[in-house]
Amino acid sequence: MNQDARPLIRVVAGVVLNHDGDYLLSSRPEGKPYAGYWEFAGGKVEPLENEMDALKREFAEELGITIHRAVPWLTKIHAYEHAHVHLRFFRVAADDWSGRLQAKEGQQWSWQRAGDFTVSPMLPANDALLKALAVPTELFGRLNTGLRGENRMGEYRVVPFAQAEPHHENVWIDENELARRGKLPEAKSVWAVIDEAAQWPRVQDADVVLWRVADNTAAEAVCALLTEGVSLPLAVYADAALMRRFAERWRAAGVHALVLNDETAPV
Ligand SMILES: Nc1nc2c([nH]c(=O)n2[C@H]2C[C@H](O)[C@@H](COP(=O)(O)OP(=O)(O)OP(=O)(O)O)O2)c(=O)[nH]1
Repeated sequence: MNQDARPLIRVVAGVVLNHDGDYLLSSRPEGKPYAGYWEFAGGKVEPLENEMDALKREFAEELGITIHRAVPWLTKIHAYEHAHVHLRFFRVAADDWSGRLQAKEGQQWSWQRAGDFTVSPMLPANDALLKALAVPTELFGRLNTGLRGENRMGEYRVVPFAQAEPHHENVWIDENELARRGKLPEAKSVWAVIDEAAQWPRVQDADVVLWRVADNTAAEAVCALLTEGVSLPLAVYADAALMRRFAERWRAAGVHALVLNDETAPV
């Protein structure tokens, strides 16, 4: 439970990609708390300002670039010594910004590869986010034999925990099984699999949550949860028909990854 009684300060930050699939990080300028720490560019939302306008303003002020479109991603609450912040991160695709990067506040900036960040120190609230960025945004396969995708480091596989061998880095486990075990399996990243919103609060220490969506009702429930804001990456596992119907809405609402269940695809 969050015990911090200080008012929450609304902050927006942009996770901007380039055409090589790298992420833009910048250092905090002198004079601010945590000066020299690395972060995603952004800042406080002003009174009466909406989040998108705040994001556009901050990027223009700090880096001289124009954000045309951004989709919501993760939301975090973090208690710093200097402030209690409500952070909302947006993802900005390579085609959705323009301009020439300039360090307008004397800060540094750097394009970084997810899974292999070389700048430090990072703002403490961002650790889990950086890990989440190494999770591909598109995967496919079958849960019982494993899922496949790709990130900037190469192939990314998720295998059932029950069949995992020591070299498997990413495993998935059903939420019911997780509850029976009482603790997360040892792995570089653990995907907890759920079927309904009621399970969401029970998987908050997983690295990724994979929602197995079987019908329109569950698909709508995913949209509703995303609209509330999620603090860890949510992936959706669905067949081609559901993907066709809902992929755009899930993306616009802030889904991290779409996982195509290709079980019914012709072999
Ligand atoms: N911009 C940004 N802020 C972050 C990130 N992660 C994180 O914990 N924060 C925190 C640090 C700060 O407490 C707060 C952002 O406030 P800020 O001081 O940078 O905001 P600002 O640019 O509007 O500053 P100012 O005009 O008030 O000086 O959010 C991140 O990735 N990006």
